[in-house]
Amino acid sequence: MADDQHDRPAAEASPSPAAGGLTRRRALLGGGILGVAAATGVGGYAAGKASADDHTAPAGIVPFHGPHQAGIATPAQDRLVFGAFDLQIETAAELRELLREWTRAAELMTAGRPTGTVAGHPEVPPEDTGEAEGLPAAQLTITFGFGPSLFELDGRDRLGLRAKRPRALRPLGPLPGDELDPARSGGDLCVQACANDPQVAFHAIRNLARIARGSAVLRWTQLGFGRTSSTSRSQATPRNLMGFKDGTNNIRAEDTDKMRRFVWVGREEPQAWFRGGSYLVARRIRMFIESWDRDRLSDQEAVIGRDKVSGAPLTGEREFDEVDLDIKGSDGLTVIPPDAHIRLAAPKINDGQSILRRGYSFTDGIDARTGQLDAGLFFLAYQQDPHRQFVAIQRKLGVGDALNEYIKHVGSGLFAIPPGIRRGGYVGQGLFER
Ligand SMILES: C=CC1=C(C)c2cc3[nH]c(cc4nc(cc5[nH]c(cc1n2)c(C)c5CCC(=O)O)C(CCC(=O)O)=C4C)c(C)c3C=C
Ligand SMILES: [Fe+2]
Repeated sequence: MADDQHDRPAAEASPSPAAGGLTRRRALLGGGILGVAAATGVGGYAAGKASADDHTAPAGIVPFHGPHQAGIATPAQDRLVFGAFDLQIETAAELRELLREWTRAAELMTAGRPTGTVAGHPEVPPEDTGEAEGLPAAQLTITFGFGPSLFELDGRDRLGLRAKRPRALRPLGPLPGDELDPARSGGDLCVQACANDPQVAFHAIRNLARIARGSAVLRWTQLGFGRTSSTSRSQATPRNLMGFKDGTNNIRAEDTDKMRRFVWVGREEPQAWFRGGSYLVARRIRMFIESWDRDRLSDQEAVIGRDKVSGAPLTGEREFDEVDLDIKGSDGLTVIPPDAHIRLAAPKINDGQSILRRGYSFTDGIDARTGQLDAGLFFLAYQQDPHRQFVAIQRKLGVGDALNEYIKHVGSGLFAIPPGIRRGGYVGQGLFER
């Protein structure tokens, strides 16, 4: 599977039309989605070149088609709207119809276009809800996923698709420290909409939910602001709500060897239709910000294992200095404490395993019980096998991480992210082919 198509440094955040994005109206004038694609070279990999390196792509548009879905290796945008859906249908044919409709709508929206007429017939509701009219594509990516319950629900082969279930799409199971709210967990389908304009990301989920009416209903949603990871070398490391640089030691899309070993599903997957896909683990992690803010600086740094301002490991001077887990101080103890977050999450003590982190900060008002901020990290991680990777790391963190005093995992989802979509095809198409 070629890795080059979506490993692409789309220009970093250009959130406003003034910054050079193509507006929906201008895209429309440009002759529609096919016209835009033909004129610019944006389009499916089957049709030719469309990649990060394709500088003919209009500013603000991330190509939708490719060997992998966009929104994984794409440089992380600044805003997220995530939706998990429950199905209301009973046959695979109905699911296929929904996925076809969603794909068509996603092709349009990621090209900066509405899903249909905004001002159509006065006697019927508009086809597109309209709030993204005049806004640029804003690097919108729409990434679709399938939950374990799509393939099997309460032991039932609900849609006749059980035999097509990806190998590692088994529930994560209880993990140490979990306090999961079922209302913020699970889902038969998921859609991750990322963009550099929150209204564009919201418009995407809203219109997909509208299109799904009668077939699927939103189970839970999550808004995210301020990416908490870099996924490309073109990006500076952002800070999370604890004030620490987050994403320093993340996998970068440009590291195609690590993407192949840790992110993309390959030949180890018996379900040929799923090769080129990935697995997404989503966790809503509440931060007890008020307690954190009362902790002294040296303790905060010991909890993470890094310097708060520079992001350097406690064993180094600069952000990207190597983390040395063995160096001891004059007291004979390791400089990076035994319970520091970066020690317990390090590949070195996790069988060499890595994950691609792509999370966002969130804040959802006040916790009515305590009067404290309901804020934290909406952790998103892509990987080749969630049990070998996320679960193994989280087992260590859940038991021993010093950070546990300040966080709580309150929501969880696991989704198989199908491979990319060909022009003229639809997401998950291989699921329905023999
Ligand atoms: C199971 C995986 C992980 C969870 C859950 C997780 C939660 C979490 N992390 C931070 C803040 C930081 N994490 C950092 C590094 C880091 N975290 C994980 C995994 C999980 N984090 C990994 C694999 C790594 C990299 C370890 C390494 O190889 O060095 C850092 C340091 C900067 C960086 O490298 O990104 C910070 C800061 C929070 C606040 C949090 C839950 C709320
Ligand atoms: Fe972390």
